[in-house]
Amino acid sequence: MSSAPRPTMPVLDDGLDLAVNLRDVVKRFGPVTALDHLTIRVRRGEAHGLVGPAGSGKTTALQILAGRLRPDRGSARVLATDPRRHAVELQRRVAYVPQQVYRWSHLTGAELLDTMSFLRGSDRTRRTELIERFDAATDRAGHLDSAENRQKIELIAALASRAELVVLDEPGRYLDAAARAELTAVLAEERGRRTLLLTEDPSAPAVPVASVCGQVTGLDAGRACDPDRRDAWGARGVRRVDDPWRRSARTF
Ligand SMILES: Nc1ncnc2c1ncn2[C@@H]1O[C@H](COP(=O)(O)OP(=O)(O)OP(=O)(O)O)[C@@H](O)[C@H]1O
Repeated sequence: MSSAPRPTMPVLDDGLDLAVNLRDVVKRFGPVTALDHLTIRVRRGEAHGLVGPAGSGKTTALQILAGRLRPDRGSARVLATDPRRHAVELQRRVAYVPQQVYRWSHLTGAELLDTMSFLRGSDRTRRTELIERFDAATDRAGHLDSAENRQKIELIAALASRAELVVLDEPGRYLDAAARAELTAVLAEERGRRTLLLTEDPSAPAVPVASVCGQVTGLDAGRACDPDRRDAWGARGVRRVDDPWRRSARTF
């Protein structure tokens, strides 16, 4: 008598081809509820923006996806795997650039790019092109470098990599206006080539996610909300774009 192999993990993506699947996630830090039943679904190949003010939970959501934090409730799947259980495999498949980068600060920019390329693979031509476009210096050790140049190096490592999913936490926060405009153009080129997940704080220097992403989720006190709800973020609000991808499926 033969029996079919049993799946080892529950299938949680409802048959959709999801690159990111945060489902009903709650995360508390002592008395603070950073994420309050948050659900975010990103299909493979989609560019998705997460927009909200400081403290709304953007970084916490990304840290859960990066396998660095465990949700108190709910589940997280990245490329259909558990980001904590498969953290090593996902290092190769996911390029995650946190807001502040201090990785291997004894390495020069060029050495860091080589190391990341060894781990994740990279397109050498794209790397050279991005160094030029971002006007990045590659000869300084990270600990002697500016926050801006460190962010450029990490962005180049991510965007020249062969990662299937690129996750950028407030990219552009430390960049000057020219580099931010260049990054916005590069991300627009990336759209459709692989999955992108970006965050934006509308009150800080930022890549406007609405101009790059087909889908935008608003975050307010750890809950998903309409990204166009201006009262959540004050006068500046979030720019609306007329985009069929965005109209077709909302995440809240
Ligand atoms: N390790 C931690 N310990 C205690 N509280 C935390 C921790 N990490 C985050 N928080 C709190 O959780 C809430 C969400 O923080 P989070 O950093 O995720 O927000 P954010 O939207 O990314 O804001 P920012 O852009 O300022 O980083 C905030 O109230 C924050 O103070």
